Amino acid sequence: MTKFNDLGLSQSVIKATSNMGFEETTPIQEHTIPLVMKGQDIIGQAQTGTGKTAAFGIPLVEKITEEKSKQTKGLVVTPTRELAIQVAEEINNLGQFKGIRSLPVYGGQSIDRQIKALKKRPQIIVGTPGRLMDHMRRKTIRLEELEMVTLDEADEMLNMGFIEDIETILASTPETRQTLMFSATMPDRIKRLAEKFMKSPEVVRTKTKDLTVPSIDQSYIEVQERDKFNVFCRLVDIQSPEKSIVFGRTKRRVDELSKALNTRGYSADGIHGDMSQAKRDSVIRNFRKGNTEMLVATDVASRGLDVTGVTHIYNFDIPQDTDSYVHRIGRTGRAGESGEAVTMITPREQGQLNLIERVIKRKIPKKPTPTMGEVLEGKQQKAIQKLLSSVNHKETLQHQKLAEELLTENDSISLVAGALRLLTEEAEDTDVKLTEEAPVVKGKPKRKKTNKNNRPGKKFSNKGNYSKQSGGRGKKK
Ligand SMILES: Nc1ncnc2c1ncn2[C@@H]1O[C@H](COP(=O)(O)OP(=O)(O)OP(=O)(O)O)[C@@H](O)[C@H]1O
Ligand SMILES: [Mg+2]
Repeated sequence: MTKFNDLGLSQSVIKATSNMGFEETTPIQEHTIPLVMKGQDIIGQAQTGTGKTAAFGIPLVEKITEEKSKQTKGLVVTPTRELAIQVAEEINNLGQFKGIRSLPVYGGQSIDRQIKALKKRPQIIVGTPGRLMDHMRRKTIRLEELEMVTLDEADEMLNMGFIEDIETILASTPETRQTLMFSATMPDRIKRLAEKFMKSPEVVRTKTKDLTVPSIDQSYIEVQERDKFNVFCRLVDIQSPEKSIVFGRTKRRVDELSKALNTRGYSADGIHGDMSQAKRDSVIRNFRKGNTEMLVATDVASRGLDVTGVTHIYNFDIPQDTDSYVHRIGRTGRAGESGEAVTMITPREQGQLNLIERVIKRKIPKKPTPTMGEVLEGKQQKAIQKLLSSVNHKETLQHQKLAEELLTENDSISLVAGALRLLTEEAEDTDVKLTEEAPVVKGKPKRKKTNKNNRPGKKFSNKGNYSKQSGGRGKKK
């Protein structure tokens, strides 16, 4: 068990970590922080929700000293806007007792506002590639004095076709800079980028064969495309998740699905890249606060997003990209918590499921299609909870006299059964229509769209064994 105290960090950073509720380091933090402090370039791979942000955030804020802090010293690049906001916030928390400020810059937000904020010279900038490029062209971001660059979700930025932007950004920073890359998935393709831009990077990754977090209970349901929505509603009625994320394949799917869920009385909000940033921000805010129970999302929400208390992940549509499965389900089971992930597949998508199983080296068990009988049971359990919590309510005393009178004329079983019936919500059957999505058939090459403008908070039980290995050929460009 390693404490932050054992890593030779300053008191202000240690105070920040304890303020954030961190008691001990996670494995990726324990292994990478000392290396980064020494100046080593790192490719860090660790499961979702295991604290990779602080693994690069802590040494980043630690290395910025007061006299150096007049210029931008640290840059973090993220694939999505929501992630830029979240990472900037975590870095601000980590740097709170050192007076370190990090600024998120991302598309969809007023550039003038960002320019103003940039004039105040934040020591750390967290941005999405497109907007960073924009500021570089306007010379509103200067990277000459940069000391550390981190590519969070590095592989996703390659998937999204941001490679040229990333290369341009890295090429405009001093060669003396330290370069870090982090993700839960590191395909071999990342090596080319590493060879070009990193100095003998050390690869730090979990030895455990699990790509996915063991505390996430995974399963799948086979269903015909036209029955998906009704089967999904039954599943939700049975599981009654507190906070869940429902992933859909396309923006249209997300729009139709969130509308359909609201029609059936669920509290759902959609997020995808064609929505205004103001709307995206408010949807995420409401979901974080718990005002909305379900976030219906495209893969724009699959990477890095850390929302406390997400109990269930539903893949309404199976992901096209196998790594996307790892990241999507990783939105639950974070920081040592448990979670559940259910994927719906149509019969023709069995091959894609098998492919995912091969990638994650784990069998995903099949769940029987939920029945109406189970739905009733689920709703009854909810009704019983409601009734029992009401029994202990002080205002219930006011009703006791009436209850005694009722019991002289009726038998207690009939009365309680009647109360339960009233509390058991009826299954809604309002007809809804969803446009069918084509199945994901294994072997069909799929490319993600590269429309850059579209894309955009304990204790750990999750101890993996870590291995280090030297990688890259140390070529500089
Ligand atoms: N040492 C720690 N102790 C307890 N909680 C921690 C610790 N480090 C990080 N956390 C918390 O764990 C959660 C997950 O961390 P983080 O978002 O950095 O995970 P990640 O590894 O980047 O996951 P992903 O692959 O999904 O991006 C966050 O809420 C973070 O504040
Ligand atoms: Mg992360």
